Amino acid sequence: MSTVGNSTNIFWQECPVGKNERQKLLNQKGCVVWITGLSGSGKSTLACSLGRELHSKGKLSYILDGDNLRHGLNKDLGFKAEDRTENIRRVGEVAKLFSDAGLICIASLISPYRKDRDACRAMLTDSTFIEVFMNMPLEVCEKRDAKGLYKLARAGKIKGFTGIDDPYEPPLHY
Ligand SMILES: Nc1ncnc2c1ncn2[C@@H]1O[C@H](COP(=O)(O)OS(=O)(=O)O)[C@@H](OP(=O)(O)O)[C@H]1O
Ligand SMILES: Nc1ncnc2c1ncn2[C@@H]1O[C@H](COP(=O)(O)OP(=O)(O)O)[C@@H](O)[C@H]1O
Repeated sequence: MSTVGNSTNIFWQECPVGKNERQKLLNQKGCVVWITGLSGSGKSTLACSLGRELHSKGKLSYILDGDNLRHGLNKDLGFKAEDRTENIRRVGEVAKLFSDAGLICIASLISPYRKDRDACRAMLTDSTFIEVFMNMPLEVCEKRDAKGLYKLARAGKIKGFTGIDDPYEPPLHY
């Protein structure tokens, strides 16, 4: 019996079919590919290409895209630091479940804080966590401005936009 967060008197339920059996069934290893970078750096484009490539090779993958998840699971969250941290924590937990299911989980989120990405890596002890940094200069992302958000941020119409008036912490080693 244990206490986890606000959950008291809880038990871990073991299930008869485990990760190894699922991986054998799928003939692949579950893992998480975590793509981080500024808005417009190409995260979604890379996630989609990778997903398509894996699919064509008969590998089951699933994309967790920040923008998309904010339409459902994370629609209660905004962009202040605590909300971004909670966003990344939740997606890390979902990615962990997908990885445990045997899937190649591709997460593409700005995930601007190093400590939040590190917390996800630490969460995924028994699976592979591959961090991919889209090392694209702000000027390039801003020039692309596919969604027109940089223009709005520069005009002060969006506050706390990553790279403009909100931080992005690149990985320390890349
Ligand atoms: N203030 C602010 N800062 C950054 N991005 C913003 C903001 N407001 C809205 N958007 C849009 O939200 C998308 C990023 O969502 P994420 O969940 O990936 O962000 S985070 O990881 O919690 O920082 C991001 O999508 P991408 O352009 O695909 O990165 C934007 O479309
Ligand atoms: N390697 C690339 N070279 C040139 N343009 C790219 C590249 N990757 C993505 N783009 C373009 O940049 C814009 C932003 O890409 P996107 O994948 O939506 O970024 P993000 O998900 O990081 O916001 C899109 O218009 C996309 O077509």
